[in-house]
Parts: sequence; C-alpha cells; structure tokens
Amino acid sequence: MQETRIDVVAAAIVDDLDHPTRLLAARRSAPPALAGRWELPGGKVEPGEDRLAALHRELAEELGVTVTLGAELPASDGEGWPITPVHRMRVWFATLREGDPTPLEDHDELRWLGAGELDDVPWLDGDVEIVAALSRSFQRS
Ligand SMILES: Nc1nc2c([nH]c(=O)n2[C@H]2C[C@H](O)[C@@H](COP(=O)(O)OP(=O)(O)OP(=O)(O)O)O2)c(=O)[nH]1
Repeated sequence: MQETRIDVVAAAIVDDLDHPTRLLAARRSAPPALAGRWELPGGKVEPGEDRLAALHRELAEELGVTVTLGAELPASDGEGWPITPVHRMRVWFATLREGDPTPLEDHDELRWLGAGELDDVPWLDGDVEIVAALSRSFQRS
C-alpha cells in the first residue's frame, strides 16, 4: 500500500534571526475542527512545487508579507515534524522583509509572543513539540 504523506511548510517568523525574542503566531479560522487553535503560518506544498517557493507563496497569500528565510528548525526524524498521521511539516525561521502581517485568509488573529509567552495560546496538537523546540532555540540565543 502506498504511504500517504502530505507535505506542509511553515515559518517561525521571529524578530531577529540571530537572537529571536518574539514569535508570530496565527489563530486558525477554519476548518471548524481547527478554528481557534494557533499555528505557524504556512500551508501545503502543491504538486511539483518547490518547498521554499510554497512557503513564500503561502506567506504572501495568508499574511501579505515577504520574508527573509533563515535556518530550518531541524525535525526529529529528518522527514519533517509529524503534525498529524498524514501531514509532515518542515519549519524555517524567517524575519519580515516587506509588509505588515495581516490575517488575510485562514486566520482571524495574529499575535507576537515573547519567549515567556509561547505557552499562552492553545497551539494545534501537532505544534506543541515544535513550539517546545522553538522555545529552546530562544533560550540559547
Ligand atoms: N500551516 C500550518 N498547518 C498546520 C500547522 N500545524 C498543523 O497541524 N497543521 C495542519 C493543519 C492542516 O491539516 C495542514 C495544513 O493545511 P493548511 O490548511 O494550512 O494548508 P493550505 O493553506 O494549503 O490549505 P488549503 O489550500 O488546503 O485550504 O497541516 C501549522 O503550524 N501550520
């Protein structure tokens, strides 16, 4: 049986790539099962699409911004973070280049979270481990 795997890409948008102190979190507005939970902005890679091109496309569509990408947040198994039984998500650090982040689609609120506030919002289940890894990278910087 062929394994089903859906590739998702997302950005950990921070204030400073070298010394991050704040992370931009986004609250989902849809679908109903996920609405109200918080995530990293991003989305599915389209067939034949380059992962980083997909990430830039999603950030333009969802937030109306362009970004400078930094390092990837290494996932536990190298194949991406297992956010659901079928989705694998790759995450890159990013900083804003152009545009003021606005919840244009898929989200109804954006919030900058400081290092001590990362647990203040109800993240999607699959993001909890990722946010813990981000939190460790904040503390090291
Ligand atoms: N973008 C994003 N998706 C996440 C995160 N955590 C998590 O479990 N997911 C899940 C939610 C969805 O099931 C899936 C990504 O789908 P999506 O709805 O964001 O993708 P998309 O923008 O391409 O959506 P669509 O075109 O299919 O409507 O991954 C996260 O931090 N960011």
